Amino acid sequence: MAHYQKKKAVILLQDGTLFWGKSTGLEGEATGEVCFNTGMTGYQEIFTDPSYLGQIMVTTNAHIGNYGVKADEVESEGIKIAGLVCKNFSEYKSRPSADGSLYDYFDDQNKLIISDVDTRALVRHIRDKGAMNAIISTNTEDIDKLKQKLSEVPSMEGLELSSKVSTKEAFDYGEENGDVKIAVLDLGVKLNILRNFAKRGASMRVFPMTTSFEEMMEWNPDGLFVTNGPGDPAAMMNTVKVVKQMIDSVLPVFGICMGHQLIAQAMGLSTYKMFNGHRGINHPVKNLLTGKGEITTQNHGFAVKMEDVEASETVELTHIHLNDNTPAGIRIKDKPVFSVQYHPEAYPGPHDSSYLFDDFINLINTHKK
Ligand SMILES: NC(=O)CC[C@H](N)C(=O)O
Repeated sequence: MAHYQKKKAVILLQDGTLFWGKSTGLEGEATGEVCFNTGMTGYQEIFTDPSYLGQIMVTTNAHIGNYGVKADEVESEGIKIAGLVCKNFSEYKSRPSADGSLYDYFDDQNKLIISDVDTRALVRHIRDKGAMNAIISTNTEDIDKLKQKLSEVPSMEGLELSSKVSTKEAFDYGEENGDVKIAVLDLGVKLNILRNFAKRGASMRVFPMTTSFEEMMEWNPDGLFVTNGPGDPAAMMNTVKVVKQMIDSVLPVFGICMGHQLIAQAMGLSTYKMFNGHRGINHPVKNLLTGKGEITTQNHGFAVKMEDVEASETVELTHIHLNDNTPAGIRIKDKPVFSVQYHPEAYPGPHDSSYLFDDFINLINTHKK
């Protein structure tokens, strides 16, 4: 028990509520919007998902850390969450194939974990009161100072964060001379999306978010993809303009999560901040085109306005979230363009929705003929 000091730690919420916990041995402070993920597995993939940039993650699974970390179970090159709040933290790993412990992983990247928090009560509180900012700290003496620091944290609403995680240089991924060429507009891509296209024989070029439409087209792609990403989609007007050009090209376009929200915006629909986002691996969605249900992975705090989808003459609702009837997927009526609010790459999560990658590749192939 070298690190496990069991000193006090705290999470202070924007509405003034305090939840006490224990230090895991890692010391410090972290601020951001507090959110919870109900997935029972896949913590490393969640912590490295760029869409979580700047968020304090509360895990509802009772045990975190017990299976350690593995170099290839990542969605980006490092931890993207601002900090972690959990119930039982294990600094020891019990998986023969693990490369290291979660403790060392966080320690090396200078990130904070606090444990022994009543995460059920905390999640119920956030669920009742809605999304809000929080500060976690192992310096628990001066709560007023924490309140002061918390008051300076910007609201997630209106925040553009993709520029912090988008690639700085374009890079190639997948097959060298694949059957189809997909240009990826990177707003903070999860690697498993690229792995899914690669598995289907695609060549990709991943472009920084500041790339112009013309620059992407110079590569001569067969299809265009808009990625997931952190922050408020309403704060990305420049990117929406590029996405509009992508839609207006004759090429097939696919968008996931942030990509979906930006495609909707480019079609004149608006997005809004949800009272509570969807974050987990068991969210029920109905595919309205086939009538089939899908259990999906989700991670979003914003959504496209349902009234706008219903009122649109050009956009058609293709998928609906069955818990709260929010739009889960759309397509453009007279164009080869579609998008989903959830995560078919499902890392972690069930693979019910992986057909969407096949659909996109098929759409590209049909279009090429
Ligand atoms: N995973 C994502 O792409 C998230 C999109 C956006 N940041 C949201 O929270 O809704």
